Amino acid sequence: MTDLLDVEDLWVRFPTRTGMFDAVRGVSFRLGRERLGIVGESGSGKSMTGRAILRLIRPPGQVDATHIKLDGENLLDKSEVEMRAVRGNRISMVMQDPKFSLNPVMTVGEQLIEAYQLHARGGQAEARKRAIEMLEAVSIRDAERVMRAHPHEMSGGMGQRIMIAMMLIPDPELLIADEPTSALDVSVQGQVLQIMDKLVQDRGMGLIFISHDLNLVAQFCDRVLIMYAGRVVETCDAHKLHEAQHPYTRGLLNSLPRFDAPQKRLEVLKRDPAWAEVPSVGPRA
Ligand SMILES: Nc1ncnc2c1ncn2[C@@H]1O[C@H](COP(=O)(O)OP(=O)(O)OP(=O)(O)O)[C@@H](O)[C@H]1O
Repeated sequence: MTDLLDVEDLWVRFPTRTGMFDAVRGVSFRLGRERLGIVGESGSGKSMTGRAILRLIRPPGQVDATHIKLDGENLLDKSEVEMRAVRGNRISMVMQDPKFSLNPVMTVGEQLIEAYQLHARGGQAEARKRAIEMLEAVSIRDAERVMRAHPHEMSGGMGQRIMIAMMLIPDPELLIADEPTSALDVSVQGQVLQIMDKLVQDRGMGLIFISHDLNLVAQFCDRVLIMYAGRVVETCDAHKLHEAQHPYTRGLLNSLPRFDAPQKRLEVLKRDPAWAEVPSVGPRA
């Protein structure tokens, strides 16, 4: 069976005053209709990996890979026009803060309807129906009222649900969620995760969940890919994360608070550039 996504030897580079900076260094992984977490500290290359898949790295940034295949089709062979049809249609991306993605001067309804009409031929009534369905799918009860509201009238959690609704309108095969809940408080975070989880189950969608929160990824994903300094240093099943072998992953785990075995002091994560050179642990994701 063809993988939903197959990324082979992905590099993302930026020219800097001191030479080329490799933000992503030879990342390879495959994804089925499952939830794959990408975890790592700030600057480890998680977001650049997500953006590179959608070919959203702007020049002078450069993307190289043997291939980035979606359902067997190499996205690197596509023209910019063809890529526009992939973005938002077959692959959607939810970003950290909905404030930057929603248009402040349009109502939520207008934006959802516009999103639908960009991807489907249906008329106004059909678009409106679909917009309300999507708001309901992300557990917004008073969808009619929300349709008439502007983004600034929404709380962070509502804004993020609306973003997810908008991303789901075209029924994508793959959703890339980049820190989708990190701007939300913990209880709202849980609700948004549950909604995404249900959507993955109900629609058979693939999900790439990017986060710096190891606990969250371990609970929410099927498999985890751990990045350090632009490389995948370890891949494992989420429920086996506590058995992780790589020194960086072990360091991350040991610097987390534990309720079962409280420690007097949390370990401070010491970083070692050589970790990125330690061969990756675990099966190829
Ligand atoms: N335009 C650019 N020029 C040079 N370096 C860049 C550029 N954009 C990103 N980088 C660098 O690429 C590296 C990877 O960035 P990326 O955003 O993927 O990290 P991340 O793991 O997602 O971190 P965060 O959790 O903070 O978003 C970082 O060190 C960043 O400084």
